[in-house]
Amino acid sequence: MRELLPFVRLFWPSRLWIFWGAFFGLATMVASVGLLALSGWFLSAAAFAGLSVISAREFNFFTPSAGVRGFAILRTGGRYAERILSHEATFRLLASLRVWFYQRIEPLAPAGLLRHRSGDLLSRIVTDIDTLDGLFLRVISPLLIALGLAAIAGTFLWWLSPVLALIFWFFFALAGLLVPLLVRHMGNQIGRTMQQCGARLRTAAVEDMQGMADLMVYGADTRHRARLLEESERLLMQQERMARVSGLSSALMTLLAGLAAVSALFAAIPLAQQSVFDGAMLALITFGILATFEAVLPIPHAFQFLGKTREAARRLLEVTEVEPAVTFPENPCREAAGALCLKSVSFAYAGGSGAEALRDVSLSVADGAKVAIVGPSGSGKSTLAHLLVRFWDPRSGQITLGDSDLRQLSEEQLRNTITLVSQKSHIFCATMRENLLIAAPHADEQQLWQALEQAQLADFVRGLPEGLDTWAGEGGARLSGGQARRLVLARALLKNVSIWVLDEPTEGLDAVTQQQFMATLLDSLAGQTLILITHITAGLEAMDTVYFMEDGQLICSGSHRQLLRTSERYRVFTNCAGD
Ligand SMILES: Nc1ncnc2c1ncn2[C@@H]1O[C@H](COP(=O)(O)OP(=O)(O)OP(=O)(O)O)[C@@H](O)[C@H]1O
Repeated sequence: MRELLPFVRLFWPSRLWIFWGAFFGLATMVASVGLLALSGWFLSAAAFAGLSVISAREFNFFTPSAGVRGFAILRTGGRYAERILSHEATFRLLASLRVWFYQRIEPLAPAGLLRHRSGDLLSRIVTDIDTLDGLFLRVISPLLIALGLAAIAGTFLWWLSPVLALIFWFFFALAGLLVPLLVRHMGNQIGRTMQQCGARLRTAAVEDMQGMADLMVYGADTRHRARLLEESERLLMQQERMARVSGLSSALMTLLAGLAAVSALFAAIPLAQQSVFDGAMLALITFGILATFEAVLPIPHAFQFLGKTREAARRLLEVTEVEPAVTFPENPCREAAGALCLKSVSFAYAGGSGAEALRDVSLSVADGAKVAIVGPSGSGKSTLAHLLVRFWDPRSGQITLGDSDLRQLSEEQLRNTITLVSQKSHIFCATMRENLLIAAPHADEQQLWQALEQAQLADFVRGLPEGLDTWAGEGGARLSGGQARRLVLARALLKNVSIWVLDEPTEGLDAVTQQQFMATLLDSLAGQTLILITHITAGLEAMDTVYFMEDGQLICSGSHRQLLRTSERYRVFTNCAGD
């Protein structure tokens, strides 16, 4: 149960809603029991009174019938209030759970989330949280209501006769504790497996939907459909097993309610015969006890699914308890300007092959300089870019900005100083305008168009039927690779930073557009620092320094012309790259 503790703490801010929800739930149950018990008593007492003409005349029909109506009204009103309050509590919990989860996973991105598939994360944030929010509605609230009712009904029966109260408590405890523990034992593993099967099914379904086009091209869609069906059948099998446990639990609850009523009746008959109370009270006791069992009915169901709830909690904690790959200082340094330097930086990805993606890399980029980092695929260029924006921190060595270690900057300082347009920058399923406004929510029309001009995308957007309000599609599906790249660049250009790290910005552009693009880019970023990561040689002449990397190491540096003269490896590389 330890896995549920962190979530119980989240319930605290909604405690009043929970309390009042449970209070009205209890009031509804008391009214329900009162209604049935009083009706039973009323019918029996009226029947007894009808046997004698004198008693029939004296019998007070009005007070009990008013009581029956009163209980009926109280039950309806109580149920309404209970539903409103408990649903409000549940929705508040749901919202706080989602916000809590999101706040925990945000600092993990991107490093800490790489090992999770997107469908799996989606499943955790939606289904696991939904499962957990039932903890209050299905477990805590019914337990509180059942305890309250056991105290109220038991005290009333004790007043009639202690033996009746003891019988009631005995069967009520069996139904409220023993059956839940039994079905919890039976349903624990099934619930866990159900949650895992459901998560696997959702993850596979999301992945197959995302890769549907490729699956069809390679004729793998039938195989994948069969895999989905298999997962679905596994889930159905668990659901069927759980349904059997539910059936058993319902049967046991009905049996215990019946046994409680019959036992209490047998104990009450001699008391009625001894005139401890009148005969009509037999109906009140029997119907009343039967009605109280309505309060314990949801408990076995909740305990049966406790395994599922615990598995949901475990799956959420599995993500949130991961330490972020980077943390930001509480007392950041004030200065965030100057030259950007890498001093003997080495780095290896956790969970990767173990080989270092960067080995002992040292370089310096002066304030306002334009440098290029060039090298073959897999040489570590993007890794270097990721370290500059602190997606990861170096394993050894140091990165400094002016006199400060990058690790001394607050997240806000860092994001307002250095920006990265990576190869994997995301285009949101929204309009062009909304995609641009992500970087600068208050940018006006003119600024948006200026950024598009700089990214060489303005003509294209102007030609679209809805201009800036054209839908970009899922992941930019309505754009070509080059257009998508320029859109993310235009977005970055809206952010007023001093250091730009652009990872392959000209990828996907034709040679002429590449040249134009580089010219406009250098123009737009005049006076700002640019670190251009590329394996395309267009525009390298305009760079102050070119760093050439291979296999995670810095091989040589200098101007493009110098390197062409002095480095055979650089020459071979640029020739192969199309120079
Ligand atoms: N998240 C990761 N986990 C493990 N290894 C990784 C990860 N990202 C990159 N690598 C590895 O690190 C090495 C350097 O990759 P990197 O992406 O930095 O190369 P690159 O020079 O940018 O290549 P490209 O030009 O193809 O983008 C590669 O061997 C790659 O397999």
